[in-house]
Amino acid sequence: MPALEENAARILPAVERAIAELRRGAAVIVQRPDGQSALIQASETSSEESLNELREISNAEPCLLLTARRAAAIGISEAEPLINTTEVIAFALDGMSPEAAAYLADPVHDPLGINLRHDNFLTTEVPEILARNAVLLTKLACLLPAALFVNLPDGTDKQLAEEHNLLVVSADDISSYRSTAAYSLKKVASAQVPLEMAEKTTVVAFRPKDGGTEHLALVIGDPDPNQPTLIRLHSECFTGDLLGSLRCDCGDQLRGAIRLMEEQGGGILLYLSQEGRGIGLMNKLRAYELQDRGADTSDANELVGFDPDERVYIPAAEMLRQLGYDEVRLLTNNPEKATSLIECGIEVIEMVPHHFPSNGHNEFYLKTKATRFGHKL
Ligand SMILES: Nc1nc2c(ncn2[C@@H]2O[C@H](COP(=O)(O)OP(=O)(O)OP(=O)(O)O)[C@@H](O)[C@H]2O)c(=O)[nH]1
Ligand SMILES: [Zn+2]
Repeated sequence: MPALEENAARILPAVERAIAELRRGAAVIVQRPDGQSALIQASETSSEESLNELREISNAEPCLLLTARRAAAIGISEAEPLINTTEVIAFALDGMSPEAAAYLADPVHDPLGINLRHDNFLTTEVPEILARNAVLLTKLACLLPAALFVNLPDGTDKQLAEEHNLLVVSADDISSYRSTAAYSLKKVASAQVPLEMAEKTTVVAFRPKDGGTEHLALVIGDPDPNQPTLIRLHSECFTGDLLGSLRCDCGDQLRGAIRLMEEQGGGILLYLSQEGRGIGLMNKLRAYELQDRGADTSDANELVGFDPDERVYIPAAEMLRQLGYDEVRLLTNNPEKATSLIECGIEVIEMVPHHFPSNGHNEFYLKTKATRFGHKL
């Protein structure tokens, strides 16, 4: 079996299982080849009971890991001297109620009522790679990006896992999950789906060979793979694409792209499963609550604890390669999409603007895309 396939067969099921464990509120062990390991739980799905279980299993006091973005949002700046990693910050939970700990991670509640004592900042080092990947696993699970974390004594993970029937996942596997999933995408189905706006449309479905996120390609009309092809990378937006939400411009852009491709004789629209700029629908709705209180779309993501844009375009490049289109005219206002495709080896001949007038509700959103994300007007 080639190395990539062999790795994917190990990495994808292992990380998928760990995601399922976190989503159901269970603890998992994250480990490294050098013997370091930690017991973790997702903050969002933890409860007083599961927190106590974590204490009992490890015989230690867990800490709470937040992203630096979330820590900054609750008033702890990255310059804080006791902050021990660049991307993830640890707090001691000692003496804090489970509700208070949950509020620190949950942006929809007001954290101002919680008094962080000086000794809530950890003075001991948290192993950075374990901590970073613990939080990454909560992101991959589309939960709030925060984890309860207990550092385990080196070499104790196997025994603990056996005694308590805990899943063990490698930190390296978590960090390579997204790219491994992208490179192991395979075509699983291809069917003609005549659309109102483009009767000759084929929907091609891709899935990583060993499970994981599925993405779709819409082949519209007769695109010529020997000419630079009109391509749209469209990130999933349940509210805009399906419900016709006026908060964003996604519905207009989706239908506008299909119409334009039909008019120009053909094109490929990739429908990418990365809802809410990669934070998932539940977290996007949380970000909307914060926008209703005055934050813009970029700051709202940060208040939830994410980067303003968490998307990756390796799956898009991989699908284009497999479909045979590696020279593209990219329908977008977002320079980041072009840069990312170029980094993945796709030649972007041209960025074709894709603007729609404001609908009366999304004016500030469109303005923010230009001012905060550098979208071309
Ligand atoms: N987190 C978050 N995501 C949003 C918000 N509004 C829209 N989205 C998501 O943003 C994505 C829309 O991205 P696209 O239209 O593909 O890309 P873009 O960055 O706007 O760039 P263009 O190619 O110029 O359209 C979808 O995944 C939406 O769900 C918001 O307020 N918060
Ligand atoms: Zn949208």
